[in-house]
Amino acid sequence: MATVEGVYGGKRFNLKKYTFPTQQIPRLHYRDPEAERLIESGQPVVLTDSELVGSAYHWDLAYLCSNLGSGQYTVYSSENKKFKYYDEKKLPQNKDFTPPTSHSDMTFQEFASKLKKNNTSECLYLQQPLNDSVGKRVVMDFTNFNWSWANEQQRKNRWGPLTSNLLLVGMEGVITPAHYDEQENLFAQIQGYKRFLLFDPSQFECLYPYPIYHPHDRQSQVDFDNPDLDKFPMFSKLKGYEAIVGPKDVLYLPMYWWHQVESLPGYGETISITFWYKAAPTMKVVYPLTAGQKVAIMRNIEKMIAEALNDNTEMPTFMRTMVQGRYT
Ligand SMILES: CC[C@@H](CC(=O)C(=O)O)C(=O)O
Ligand SMILES: [Zn+2]
Repeated sequence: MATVEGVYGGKRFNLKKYTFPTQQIPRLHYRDPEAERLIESGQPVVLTDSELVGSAYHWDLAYLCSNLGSGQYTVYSSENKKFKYYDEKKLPQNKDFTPPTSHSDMTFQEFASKLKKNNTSECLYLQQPLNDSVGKRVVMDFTNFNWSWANEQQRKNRWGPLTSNLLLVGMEGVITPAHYDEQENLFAQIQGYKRFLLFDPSQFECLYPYPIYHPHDRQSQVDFDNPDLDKFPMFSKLKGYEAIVGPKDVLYLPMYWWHQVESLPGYGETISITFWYKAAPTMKVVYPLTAGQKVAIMRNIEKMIAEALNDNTEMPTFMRTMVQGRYT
């Protein structure tokens, strides 16, 4: 594996080298006016000193074992470190789809003891929305997040409601492959280091997402470690950004921005919390449309055509007929 050295936040990292160029995104104090401007304009930025999850900086496996109670947590398992999300609701219409990961529910204590047994060949990734079923000390920590700043960002940027805080506890080396989300995200890192590869929504044509009715909707079809340039030729034109977030960092990850996330090996398990917000309503359409707005339009058209045809096997021919020789 070819590696490249990177310096982020004053720390040196040995990183996997990919075939596409990347440049670092800004790393700014959360009160820096430039940071506010980047968030307002839907540009990613790593924010320092926000204390967004300052009341959780002491979270580690031991503390969470003692304070997350005996509730059940969703733990994903993968044989190859990759955890490509799939939508279970789309499985019935994709009978020949084989999920790349499995998941089971277990207590946090069971999960932590599996992590400690480092002989396990399977890679594990706990991904669980935080709710009030957790222990009272964790609820207290949650209550003491820097909600005044988060709420201020939500208000100033006219984001919709906070939809979920996902607790992520991953083995070192786990990778969430490239995808985009349809929500605004304040991504808070508590323990360990995560490398984000980020791509502007305008790179849609280089990343070839699965069809909208596929369980891997919103995920890239391209294997970053072994890209098939015959099938995905525009991948060779991909240009990206990157950032490494460490403890206490917060990454503002704008809606529709593609991202691949890796828990860097050598720094132990990672603990993160996401703050996902629904999109800001479009008050007035301003031209030219943004790349994100064009993705939203493409998705709506794909959905409408799939519903009208009422038979996904007809989609490829229909879509090709619509553009082949006419818009190509
Ligand atoms: C959901 C898992 C992923 C984060 C991410 O994709 C997001 O917050 O949108 C990661 O950290 O591995
Ligand atoms: Zn994501």
